[in-house]
Amino acid sequence: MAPTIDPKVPRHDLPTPEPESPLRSRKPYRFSTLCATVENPDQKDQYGSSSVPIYQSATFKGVGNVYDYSRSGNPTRSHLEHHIAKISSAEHALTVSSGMAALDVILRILKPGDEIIAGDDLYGGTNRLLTYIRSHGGVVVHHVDTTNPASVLPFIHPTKTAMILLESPTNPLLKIADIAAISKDVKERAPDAIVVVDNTMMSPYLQRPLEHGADIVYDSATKYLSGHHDLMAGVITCNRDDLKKAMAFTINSIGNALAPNDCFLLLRGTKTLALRMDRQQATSQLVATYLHSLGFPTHYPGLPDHPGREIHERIAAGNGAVLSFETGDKELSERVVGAARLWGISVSFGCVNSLISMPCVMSHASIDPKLRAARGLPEDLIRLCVGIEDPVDLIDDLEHALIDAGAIAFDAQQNKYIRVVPSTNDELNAAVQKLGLAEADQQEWFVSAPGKIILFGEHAVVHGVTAVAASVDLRCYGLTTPRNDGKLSVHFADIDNFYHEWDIESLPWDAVTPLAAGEEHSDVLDQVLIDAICAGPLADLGEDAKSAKAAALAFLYMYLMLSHPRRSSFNFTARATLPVGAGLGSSASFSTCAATSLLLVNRAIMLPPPPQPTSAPADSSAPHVHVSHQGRRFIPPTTAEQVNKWAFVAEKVLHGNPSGVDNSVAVFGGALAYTRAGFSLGGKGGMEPIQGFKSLKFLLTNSTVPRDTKKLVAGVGLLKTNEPELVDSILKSIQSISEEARRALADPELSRVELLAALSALINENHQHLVTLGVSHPSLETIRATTAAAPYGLSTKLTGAGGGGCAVTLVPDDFQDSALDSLMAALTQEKFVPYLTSVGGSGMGILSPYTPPNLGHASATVVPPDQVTPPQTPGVEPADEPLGDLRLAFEKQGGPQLAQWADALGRWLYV
Ligand SMILES: Nc1ncnc2c1ncn2[C@@H]1O[C@H](COP(=O)(O)OP(=O)(O)OP(=O)(O)O)[C@@H](O)[C@H]1O
Ligand SMILES: C[C@@](O)(CCO)CC(=O)[O-]
Repeated sequence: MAPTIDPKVPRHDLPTPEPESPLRSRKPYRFSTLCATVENPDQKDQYGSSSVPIYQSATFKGVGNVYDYSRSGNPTRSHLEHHIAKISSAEHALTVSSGMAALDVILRILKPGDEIIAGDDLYGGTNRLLTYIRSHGGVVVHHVDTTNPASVLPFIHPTKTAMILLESPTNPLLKIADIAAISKDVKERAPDAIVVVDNTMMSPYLQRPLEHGADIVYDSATKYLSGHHDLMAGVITCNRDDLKKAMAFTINSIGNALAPNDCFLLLRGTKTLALRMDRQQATSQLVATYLHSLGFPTHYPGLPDHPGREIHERIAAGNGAVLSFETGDKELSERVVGAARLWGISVSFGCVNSLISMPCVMSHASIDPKLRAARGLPEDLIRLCVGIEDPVDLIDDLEHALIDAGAIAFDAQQNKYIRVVPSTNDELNAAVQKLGLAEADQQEWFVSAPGKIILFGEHAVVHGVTAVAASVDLRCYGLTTPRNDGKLSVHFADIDNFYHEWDIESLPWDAVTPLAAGEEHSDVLDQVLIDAICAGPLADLGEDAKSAKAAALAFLYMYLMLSHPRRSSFNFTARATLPVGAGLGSSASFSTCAATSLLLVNRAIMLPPPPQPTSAPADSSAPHVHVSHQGRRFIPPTTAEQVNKWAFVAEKVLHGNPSGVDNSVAVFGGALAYTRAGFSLGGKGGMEPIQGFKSLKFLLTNSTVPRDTKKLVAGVGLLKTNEPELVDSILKSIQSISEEARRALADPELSRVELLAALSALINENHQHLVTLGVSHPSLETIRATTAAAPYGLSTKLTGAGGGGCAVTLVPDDFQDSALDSLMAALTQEKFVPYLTSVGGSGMGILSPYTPPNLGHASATVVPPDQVTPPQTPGVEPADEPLGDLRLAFEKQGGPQLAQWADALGRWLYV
């Protein structure tokens, strides 16, 4: 049964430009040479043009009567069709407007009552068209497992079977059909039946089914033949004149032939087919081997255990550049797809750029889910379509996506990344699944984020100036507790103990434009959604609840965007040790807590699993992740970035026009120089950590004068519009101040005394600029005067948005404790609230759902999933109320003890 044909050598007997030699006969050109040499000896160009001209003409004046109307024939298309026939070893080629148009033309050969036997793992579009002709054309369609030729036999009827439709390898499971064996079986049992092969996955370079008994072959030329995703086209090849005539008649009748411009582009694309394919499939082999070695079920004919590999090797000359793999969990796969950067999320394949997709959600979504399940198409399947990028970059990007999604994790013992299997009973993985995947909305998540001081650059940072900022030791905390009553509630303990709940179904879901997998929130807020929230769930909140309403709007906005379509039912409680609305970034720390909680509940982020403990606690050579698990920096930067993006979205809802500095500090912690992207003054946008800031001592004084950042920022914006020269010169000066401060902080030559003196001078200077911008307040000037007066002589500036709120005073190292006490007393006397703070601490934190590792006892690393939140709440009586223990205890906490209480709950994992 095995054909004697060598798949690597195309057979063709069409005229080709093979040079004649009187001295010795030449071998036929090989494939890539055929691709590159577009020449039809029967259709020589009158000027000898190197590239086939585009005959952009609908009509022809009948010269030679070859062409009259481009629907029926066009010289550019003739060149293309000759070329396609040549590289496909075919007598005839026809080109139409898409791959589906090609199938449509082929299916029109059928008559009502005819029967088709088709594969059961077909492209969704093929399936859709077959369903259509079944219901509208009276054609009977049998879907069978074509990977087993024997399963085709019972369906072959000597007269009724009119067509067999095969794909090999199939898309997306890469199943192999023995085209040669099935063609032979069909010809023996139903001689009139036509064997049709969709060859798109292979292209004529790797597989030429006409050589194996097929009657008609079609390709979506949108894929490999053109190679650049810049056109749609379909090609049909065959050897039989009668079939060609019938299909040419259809094309002429319905008018779906390929347009001249697209013919030109396709012709150009085919020249590099072999070159592209060689690179793409070499990289595919590397990617498939990488995934396979991690333990993911991977589908690629180049893998040693791929079913049907020998058949494929016999029929085809390569394995192509599409592969797929399973993670074991649909949401996990969605996160992998969403986390990829270089791999573009897109349907289709065959392009020079690499693509990633989930067939069940994208290309095969048109197949009924039950049918998908019946046909064994895993919902978690990820398809990779490999392009020509550098394989190292592609694998690196994929690895990052797998790590970010939690599909692989570093194993300290093996010193390598290993797959996290969501569905095994392994104790560790079961806990991870419970926490991060399966029931994330059924557990409590406790999170926190710090406030900040801006030492230099507030307001100016909105307009592109670099700000110097650091986290403070005051934080906002957020707790989600599951509800099972279809309701969503928020409790803002710091804002008049505000509590509100909504029926989830009553929320304005219709106004939500869901983000596609991996799509990021746009730079601008969705005003339709904001209006719908204000007119719906928040309509009954008046001006007196302005602050809570703003926070609820930010929360609901993210909930609706992130919970579509999960619609989890839970309560979110927020409370802070930070003064709300005092310029210390309370809104950003609230936004960060809300964003983190919502991402966790919606499984859009998950914690990496805890690594296996190494043998000794003092193992200084333990890798980073292991050390992280000992307490602190455990949350990967990519997860932090994701949180930061959503915290910025919430800040936009609360603020109008935030620069992003506050949420960046709330998420990343430490001290940093932050420049807003897309604005010019601070050079290119981004953030850089600043060393040396942490050692500084600051006094924060809350004027207790309420103010609204949104209004203050808008006020500066207005001033900039009205007095651009004044504001621009202030912005330039503040930029120099920030730069000077960074230089001073990084200068090893500068003595401590000199550094503090330099910073003090810059503080005064920056404050004066803020006065000119109109954002100071008499209370702030009083605080400045009090701290500057003898005997203190300290430098103070407003921090944050100003207009009241807080002032920050730099306290030199040698400043006497007694002087500090008396200064604080003096400020308190004036009804201000002074507070000594340390800066540069941790950013966003999540209370670890893992038990502290009992090193040396691997089995003790994971708590039973039902104990992931602390079993005992220090200092709080066990609750009788229906609220969870933790929520009750949290809501009872007040003021300064909150931080201590939260710390004592367990291990916090930080960015
Ligand atoms: N703990 C909290 N609970 C609920 N909402 C909060 C909380 N903290 C802040 N917010 C929201 O943020 C708003 C305060 O934001 P605003 O930007 O005016 O102050 P800030 O962030 O402290 O100041 P700055 O932006 O100058 O640092 C509040 O009105 C409320 O809507
Ligand atoms: C006033 C401002 O510069 C800081 C608020 O803390 C606003 C911002 O940067 O978003």
